[in-house]
Amino acid sequence: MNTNMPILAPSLLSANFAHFQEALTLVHQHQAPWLHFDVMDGQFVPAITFGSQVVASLRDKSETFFDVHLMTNTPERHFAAFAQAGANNITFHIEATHHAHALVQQIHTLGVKAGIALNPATPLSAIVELLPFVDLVLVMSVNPGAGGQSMIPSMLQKVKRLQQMKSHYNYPYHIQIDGGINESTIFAVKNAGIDVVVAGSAFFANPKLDLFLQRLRS
Ligand SMILES: O=C(CO)[C@H](O)[C@H](O)COP(=O)(O)O
Ligand SMILES: [Co+2]
Repeated sequence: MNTNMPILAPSLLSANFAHFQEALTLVHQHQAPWLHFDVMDGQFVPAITFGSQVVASLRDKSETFFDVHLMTNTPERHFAAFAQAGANNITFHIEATHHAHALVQQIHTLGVKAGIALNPATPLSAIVELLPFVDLVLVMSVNPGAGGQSMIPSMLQKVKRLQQMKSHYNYPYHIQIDGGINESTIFAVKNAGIDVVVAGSAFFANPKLDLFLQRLRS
């Protein structure tokens, strides 16, 4: 089990899109070390959110680690723009490419950390050969495309297996969970051995935010 306190990565997806700067202030106030950007292209998932300009606009206002989650087809088309905008990590989906190892190399060549994401229906075997090369594995605990959904509890088995492989082989990746993490689910998530917790609605639209943060950090 990972006994360290997980890194909190609030997702801008649940912030007020007319007031991103206020969202960033809240992230700083609550000392969240990462900010998660959900980029949707209207193809890989139905919704469209924002592009690299939003990352660039916030970059000079924050030293926070900027974590970009690309939910796009042909993710490699976007790497250079997000790297230039100041992303610290770029994660793409294994379901969006046949060339994941090459794409990880492309991201690293840009001087940015590289993550691989997998949808709930995608088995860990789809990424097992990539594990020595990535900086982050994003386990989707909801189907991608929207905030405010309920966590699929069986996804915690993937987290546990990733944690076992990480310990056994001494792999360097962070294990990140994304979707439906709140004050009710956080204990089970921590017990599974998580490194990074994405929280959208539980951070930006939650009357029990203090309880969530207390449980996350206890
Ligand atoms: O990638 C995502 C959706 O595709 C979001 O990061 C995620 O859903 C966060 O929202 P919430 O914490 O409200 O579930
Ligand atoms: Co996300």
